[in-house]
Parts: sequence; C-alpha cells; structure tokens
Amino acid sequence: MIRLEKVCFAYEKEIALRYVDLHIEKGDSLVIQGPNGCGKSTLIKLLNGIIFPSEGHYFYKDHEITEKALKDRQFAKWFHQQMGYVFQNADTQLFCGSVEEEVAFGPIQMRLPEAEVRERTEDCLRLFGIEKLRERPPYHLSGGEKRKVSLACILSLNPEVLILDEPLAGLDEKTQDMLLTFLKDFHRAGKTLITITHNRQLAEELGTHFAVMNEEHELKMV
Ligand SMILES: Nc1ncnc2c1ncn2[C@@H]1O[C@H](COP(=O)(O)OP(=O)(O)OP(=O)(O)O)[C@@H](O)[C@H]1O
Repeated sequence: MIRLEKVCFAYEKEIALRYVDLHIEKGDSLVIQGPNGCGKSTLIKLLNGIIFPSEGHYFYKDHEITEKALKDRQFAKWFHQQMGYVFQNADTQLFCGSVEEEVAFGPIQMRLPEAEVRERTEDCLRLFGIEKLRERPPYHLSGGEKRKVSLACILSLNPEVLILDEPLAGLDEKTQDMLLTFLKDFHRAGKTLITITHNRQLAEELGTHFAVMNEEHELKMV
C-alpha cells in the first residue's frame, strides 16, 4: 500500500532521510522510534505529501507521489482524504471560528451530504467528549482540548491511513485510555496506522510492525 524506495531527503545541506526503504501493507500498524533529530517527523511529512524525496521514490497504492502528481487537484484531493495526519502541535491545524465548524470542515470539503456531515461531526465530538466545547473558538482552548479537537477533525474524514506523532502527549489519563481504545478499534477495522512515539507502552499495545531510525537518518525494520 505504501512503498518507499531508496528515499533521501535533505533540508538544503541538512540530511534528514538517508536511503529509506519501507513497505507498509493495508492493515499494518507501524510504530517508528528513534532519537531526536533522526528524521521521524521528516518521514511523516513525506508520507503525507507535504515534502517530496530529493532522491528515490514514494508510491501510495501504486501511484507515485510527487509534487507534480499532487498538482492534479482531483488526485491531491483523493490522496489527502486517504491520509489522516495528526500534527504534534495542534495549533498548526486549527483555524475555524468554532470547534463544531472545525470538525465539520473536512466533511464539508469532501462535499458529503448535509446529513452525513452532521452525523460525522456529532460522532467525532462525542467520541472525544468535546460536545460542550462546540461553540468555543479552538484557539482559546487548553492544549489537551486542542489536541482532542484536532484528532476529531482528522477522524471526521474517515481516513484509510492514520499518521500520528506522539498521539498521547498532553492528554489526561482518561483521554489517553479512550484514544488508545479508539486506535485499537480503528486498526481492527482494517485501517492502517503509522505512529511515531517514544512511549514504550503505547508502542507495545499498538504496533504490529516496528521500525527504528538512527542518527545517520537510516531506517531499519526490527
Ligand atoms: N525546516 C528545517 N530546516 C533545516 N533542517 C531541518 C528542518 N527540519 C528538520 N531539520 C533537521 O532535519 C533532521 C531531522 O529532523 P526531524 O524533525 O525529522 O527529526 P525527528 O526525528 O522528528 O526529531 P524529534 O524526535 O526531535 O522530533 C534534524 O537534523 C533537523 O535538525
């Protein structure tokens, strides 16, 4: 489903990915670990089509993901609907006037019928217990509340692949348990998960496949 072939990426002179080969099948739950600065966030940006290989190739469902390919609006829309990316910093993701608008934004962009937009929005608000926050502007919420809203936004898109960067960071224990249960159910439903985490317990509970990146910016399956 996801295939990286000898992918390199550099920020000007700063190498961040070195000849990365990676195969992820539908339904896998891949956990990626590695020290600070080894290239994990860069890899996630690349998988999400925000940056592109300087060398090598990235294929999603046999389509090569390049800057040129994503200039095709139909293709880009399809690809971005398949990939749900939960940012580490929720602030970069939230921009609507209210939490409810924020969660409904994706389904509206997908041009879903109004009743389905409403249903998905309500389901996601309920899932994260944030119905009470629906009228509030997202930028006035606490860090943990913002995280719940950004997770609800991504899940309202019902993505095929969910990419998570330290998903439990900043959440209280009850919300961590709820999110972990959700992620396990999401995976059981045949969806694909890619998680970056330093949290060993989360890695063990969620992962079916494990990869480690090293300080040389190389990736190895373990
Ligand atoms: N915008 C940028 N410009 C220049 N160099 C960058 C940029 N972003 C990241 N880097 C560099 O690329 C390398 C990989 O960074 P990346 O953020 O992918 O690491 P990471 O494994 O996610 O780190 P952490 O665990 O600390 O979040 C690092 O050496 C970093 O300094």
